[in-house]
Amino acid sequence: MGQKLTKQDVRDAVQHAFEQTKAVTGGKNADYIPYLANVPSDLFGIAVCLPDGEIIAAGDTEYKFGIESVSKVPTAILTMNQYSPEEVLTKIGADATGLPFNSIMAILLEKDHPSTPLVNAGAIAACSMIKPIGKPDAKWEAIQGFIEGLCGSSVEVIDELYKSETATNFNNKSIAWLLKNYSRIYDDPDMALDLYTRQCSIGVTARQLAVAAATIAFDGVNPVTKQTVFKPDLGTRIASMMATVGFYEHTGDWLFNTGLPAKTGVGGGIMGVVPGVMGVAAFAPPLDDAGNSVKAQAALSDIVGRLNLNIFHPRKSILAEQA
Ligand SMILES: NC(=O)CC[C@H](N)C(=O)O
Repeated sequence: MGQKLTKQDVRDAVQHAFEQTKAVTGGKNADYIPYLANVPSDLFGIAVCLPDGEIIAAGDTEYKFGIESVSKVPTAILTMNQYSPEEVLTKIGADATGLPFNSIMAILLEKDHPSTPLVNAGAIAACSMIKPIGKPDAKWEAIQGFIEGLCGSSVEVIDELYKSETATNFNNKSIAWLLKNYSRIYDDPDMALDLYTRQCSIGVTARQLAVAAATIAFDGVNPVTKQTVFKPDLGTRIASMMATVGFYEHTGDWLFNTGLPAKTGVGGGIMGVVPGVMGVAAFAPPLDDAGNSVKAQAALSDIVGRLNLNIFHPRKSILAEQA
């Protein structure tokens, strides 16, 4: 058994990561979505959610930023919850693409399935699967409500971001219709794309992402609201998907260095799951060339290293309260 962490250990690690990495430079805001180019680049926050629902935070953890591709995680869980992991595996898949998140080449190479719900193609396919089929308003309610269940608080679309993204999502339009060509869209393609664009435009805080991550870490039981939001064992399925493709073409490097299943978004957020122990999140807008926040990666990597939370470690830490 590993080290037993106290809450003070976690507080110290969060503070240390904040101080160590706040001066990290490098990367730049996403600018292919005009709204994101204008978000202040120096925003930076870290949040951790513990099993009793306590949130330990440093920096800008109340700022609402675009959830972007981190939203692929809730929708993937929701599809598995509405159908089954096996059906999602058959209809979408769970493989890494090794290619950028918006790759059309990945679809052409693997036309038998869109690879994984955690890249654009699979996420648009997942939005098409959400029930009730053919009913966009009810599908949206299901998606938004599920994200709120994971976060334990309400979320809303950032209207300006949604408009900005809708006006520029030509590549994603091609993806939706290419999937239709391969019979891998399970509802109207334009509707599925609009739901996907809307979910990416939801505003979240680092605190909310930490709670969502913790809800996954505790296999569907939200540590803040104590509510069960998804069926047992889906936590293991989604954590393995996050580990496989969470940083797109940099996923192997990330997992090799940290051993933390996590998912990034071009809004600058990252949410990471330490199964059975805690949820972690960080936010800072400047991104590397694969669309992953540079500073948020540095911060989470520092915390995981300092607290010994690599999931592959035979003596991974646990919390003292859990012992
Ligand atoms: N990696 C991301 O966060 C990409 C999300 C963005 N909405 C897109 O489709 O391009």
